[in-house]
Amino acid sequence: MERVVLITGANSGIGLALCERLLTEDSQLRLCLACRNMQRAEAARSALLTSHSNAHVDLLQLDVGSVQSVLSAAQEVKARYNRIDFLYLNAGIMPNPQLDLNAFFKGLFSRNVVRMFATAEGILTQQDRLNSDGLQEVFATNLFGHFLLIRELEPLLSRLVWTSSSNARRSAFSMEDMQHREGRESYSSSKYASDMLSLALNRQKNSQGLFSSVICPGLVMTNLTYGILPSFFWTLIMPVMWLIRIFTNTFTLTPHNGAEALHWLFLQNPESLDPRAKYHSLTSGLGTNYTQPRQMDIDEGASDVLYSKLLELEKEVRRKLSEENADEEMSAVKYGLLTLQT
Ligand SMILES: NC(=O)C1=CN([C@@H]2O[C@H](COP(=O)(O)OP(=O)(O)OC[C@H]3O[C@@H](n4cnc5c(N)ncnc54)[C@H](OP(=O)(O)O)[C@@H]3O)[C@@H](O)[C@H]2O)C=CC1
Ligand SMILES: CC(C)=CCC[C@@H](C)[C@H]1CC[C@H]2C3=C(CC[C@]12C)[C@@]1(C)CCC(=O)[C@@H](C)[C@@H]1CC3
Repeated sequence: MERVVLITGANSGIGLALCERLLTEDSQLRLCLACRNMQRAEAARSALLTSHSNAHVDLLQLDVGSVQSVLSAAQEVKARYNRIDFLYLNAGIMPNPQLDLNAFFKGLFSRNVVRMFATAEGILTQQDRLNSDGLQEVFATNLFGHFLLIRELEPLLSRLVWTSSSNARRSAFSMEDMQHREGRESYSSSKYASDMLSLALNRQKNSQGLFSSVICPGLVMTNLTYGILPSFFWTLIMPVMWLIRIFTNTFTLTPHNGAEALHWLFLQNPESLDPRAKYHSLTSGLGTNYTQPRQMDIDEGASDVLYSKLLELEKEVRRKLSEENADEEMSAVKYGLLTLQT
């Protein structure tokens, strides 16, 4: 039977590389590229069809950062497919990243230098903002939109794979401020939250046949990293990065390498996976790719609390949306009556 794989943020970087790799693995797959920008989605589809001319590649308009868009896209998915074999929750943003050069140079000469290059701990901050749903943009995009999508599609789903990050850090996340309104590490917080949510989903849903995993692609040259430093600078320091790769295998560097763990998980039996592990894409100094599980720093109790808080927020968001829709209908009726009278 034809398998259906839906990938969010599939038009560039790691998501697009994953599409290439999956089509090479199984040319009979039906891929659904869920993207916010249909022009970019079309371009990605054309690129995939150039290398895999008989591939089945569908497009779906989805802005994971918008509640309305997620709900409409979910309706469309339910109308199109009976089931989704794999849902890759890959779309992600890191807006206005700022590199603390002082901390970076200090880190270079500290015992933590390898850790700094692998996780960017202590050297990277972001500036977040509210979106039109009144949610913090990074939380809404990297976590909540995906949560809502899962909730909508649950009966169709069996495997979930989150593109998380080794930048996810417990100390960046606060249960009292899960959207990270206060701090300047919204990316780290949202990725830690996705690790927790994955564990919670496994705890709640494994018995119903739904399995969730998280991966870290390593440091990869994509639009996301070009937002931190310009692409010409990365190209300039590429030899240094190959050198660093000898000491930290987390410098996977290309989207193809970064997609290693995403591809590897596609080939695994879900029962054999560890729900507390993050699966890392790694590349050795000689350029060999492999996947390695590493234990996550997560409490089961806390992950359940996050799950309940997300359910509460979902209720609130849905209520707000239906009130807005009712208001709009009411003004449409009033406007209709007025135009009838005049
Ligand atoms: N690059 C790296 O070093 C690392 C990346 N990651 C994670 O990998 C994932 C993929 O990022 P990467 O490939 O690097 O970067 P890219 O910027 O190339 O890819 C991100 C993708 O997400 C899409 N996207 C962003 N916001 C939305 C939205 N609101 N709705 C729908 N799609 C959206 C982008 O679409 P558009 O083109 O329209 O912007 C794009 O297709 C992210 O989750 C990122 O956090 C994790 C660790 C390291
Ligand atoms: C390589 C040299 C000489 C300089 C680059 C310094 C930093 C820009 C770089 C070091 C560690 C990197 C890193 C990320 C971004 C760029 C760095 C801070 C990430 C935060 C990118 C997104 C992720 O999700 C993480 C896994 C990356 C961790 C390492």
